[in-house]
Amino acid sequence: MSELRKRNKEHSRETSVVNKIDIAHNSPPANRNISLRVLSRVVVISSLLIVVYFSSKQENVKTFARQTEMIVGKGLVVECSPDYINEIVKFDECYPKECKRFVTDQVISAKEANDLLIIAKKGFLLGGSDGGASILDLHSGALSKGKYFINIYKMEATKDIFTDKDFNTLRVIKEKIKYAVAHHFSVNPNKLYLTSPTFFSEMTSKKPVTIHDEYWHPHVDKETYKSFHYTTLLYLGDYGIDFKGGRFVFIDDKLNRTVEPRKGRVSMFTSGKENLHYVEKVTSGVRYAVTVAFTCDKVFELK
Ligand SMILES: O=C(O)CCC(=O)C(=O)O
Ligand SMILES: [Fe+2]
Repeated sequence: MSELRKRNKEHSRETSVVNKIDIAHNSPPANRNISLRVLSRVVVISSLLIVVYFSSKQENVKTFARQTEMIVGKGLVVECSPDYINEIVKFDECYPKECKRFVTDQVISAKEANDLLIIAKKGFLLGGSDGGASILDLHSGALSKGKYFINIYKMEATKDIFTDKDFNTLRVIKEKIKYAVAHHFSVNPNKLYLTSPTFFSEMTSKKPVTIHDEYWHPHVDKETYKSFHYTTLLYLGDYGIDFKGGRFVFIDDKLNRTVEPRKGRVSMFTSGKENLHYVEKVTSGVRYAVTVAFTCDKVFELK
């Protein structure tokens, strides 16, 4: 009897397991349809969110000057920041008609850019930062080397490395850029003075070692370099060909605008808060450029 009860009990345990399995397999089709519908909705909504996220990110960046385009002249007027206006108002005939950015591929020829590139490379061979950004200032002689700066004019071996022709090339190019700034901002070229620092830059994807290597931080030139009123950049290489990454980015309220470096391209802009910017990290190759700055204050003129 007890044997029979035990067998019955076992049988009932087995049956209950089988029943559970049956329930799972035979759940009503309506229930299964609901869970499938919920799952498919989750998949659709998440994909939509991903698409919206990425497209909104892309929409926030607009190419202002493409490397593949030959730009005769392209400008964008921006509202001058009060700081900038309050300062520049003291300087008669150097006050910009409008604050803006302007890009042109017609001021400096490819030959001139190549001549400058040879000068830059010759200079950087004497030094170079341990990190990803080096500068060479041929006015002061400052050159990045390791974690520091050296003065190339104080080194016996390197004193004569640059020829009169090199300095002449540099002078002609700076004059051309100065006249272009005067023309596009409607100011008197005789009231516009080259200022310091005016320098070659070399940027790579190397890991930064000192703060000077971190070229990708957003900044306002007027705050970084007090004497600047007009910043110009002359690019000596091509984005996407000589290097990847390294686009110049203007940060605006709703939209960032990029300038893709192109050999011989000159980008000029008023140096106040209206032109907050940064350079994207270079991801491969080497990016060469020249920063040529102008001031309205004769005290800061670079002779
Ligand atoms: O090289 C560039 O494109 C920009 C460099 C820069 O922002 C600067 O020199 O202040
Ligand atoms: Fe800058």
